[in-house]
Amino acid sequence: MTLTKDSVLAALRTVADPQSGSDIVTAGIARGVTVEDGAVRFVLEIDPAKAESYEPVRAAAQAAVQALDGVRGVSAVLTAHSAKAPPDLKAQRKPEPQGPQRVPGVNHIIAIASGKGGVGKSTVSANLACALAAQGQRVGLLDADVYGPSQPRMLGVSGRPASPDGKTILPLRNHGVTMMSMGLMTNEDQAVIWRGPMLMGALQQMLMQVQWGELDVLLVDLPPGTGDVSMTLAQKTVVDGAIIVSTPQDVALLDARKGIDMFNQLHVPVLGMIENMSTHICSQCGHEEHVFGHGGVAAECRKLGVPLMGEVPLHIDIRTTSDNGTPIVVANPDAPQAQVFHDIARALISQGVA
Ligand SMILES: Nc1ncnc2c1ncn2[C@@H]1O[C@H](COP(=O)(O)OP(=O)(O)OP(=O)(O)O)[C@@H](O)[C@H]1O
Repeated sequence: MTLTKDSVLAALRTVADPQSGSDIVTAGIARGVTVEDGAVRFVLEIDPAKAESYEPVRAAAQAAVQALDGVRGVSAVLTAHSAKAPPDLKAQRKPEPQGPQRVPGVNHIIAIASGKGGVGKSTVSANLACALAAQGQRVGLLDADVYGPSQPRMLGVSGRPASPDGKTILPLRNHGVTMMSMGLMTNEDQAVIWRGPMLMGALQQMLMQVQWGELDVLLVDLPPGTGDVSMTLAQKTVVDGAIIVSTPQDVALLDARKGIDMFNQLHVPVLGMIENMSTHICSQCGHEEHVFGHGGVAAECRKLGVPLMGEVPLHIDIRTTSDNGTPIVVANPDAPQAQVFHDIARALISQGVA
């Protein structure tokens, strides 16, 4: 039979451990067996106080191995076992940060959400960002809507963000607002199918790797609904408050309610709701009309116990200015349609959340 570690272990199993009554391999005393060109080495790990009584065991173990075919020499040594557990030599993973983290340099994060698409969440975000900047705040705007990124167009910025060091991303800037859009990381007109984990990774990258600089507030324009992006934002990042944008129709309000529920569950304070497309003001005669109804959001706010932050009229100037890359708050700051955004910005600053 050729000499192997197994044949040595088999020989060692014929030697009894006087302490436990089992053999010295099973008792965990015989350790560190090596076999090299007929030279066998092993140790018997024992309590140093019992060294004397184990000497015959060591001699028996040595003889048992010596008797094997092919053995040229045996080194059997008694060593003191350690009371401490052996060190864990497995590479230690850095502990994952627990709970939501703050974005370095960013004092506040406000999520802007809507239950339903197309209610004007991006228009509200862009105007609010510009209004906060006009009132002296250092403002960032993260467009987290990968499927329909609209902030580059609304803030009139184009081009792809640069990454001079290959690690961090330089954001774009216009109207006093530092802006980054997840949509800018994909090719324009390219259909994107993002899986949940990709979205979460991209959002974290946008928050942590974009050089936002020192900001008083970062607004996050979320995709509509209560999907992965909203959940990830609230779970991974400290969000100081959420604003829900809704039109006054029942169907939009139904979805807005789901958004509020989600933020409540995620322990993000709901700062309030904004009614968009509240009243239509005719640009010709100034006549007011309630195209989508009026007061639905105010009633909902009362029901849910959240503040109504403002009612933004449906006005063609709000659309054309955003489409042209200069939101109404910048294009015509004194227009009545711009006032509501200034009022909301002022309220956010005085509440200490922006
Ligand atoms: N108060 C308003 N008055 C006039 N037009 C508006 C108003 N609010 C939004 N719009 C227009 O409605 C359209 C949809 O608005 P916006 O893109 O802001 O919605 P959204 O909720 O962000 O949509 P999405 O779900 O696609 O992200 C845009 O063309 C915008 O200019």
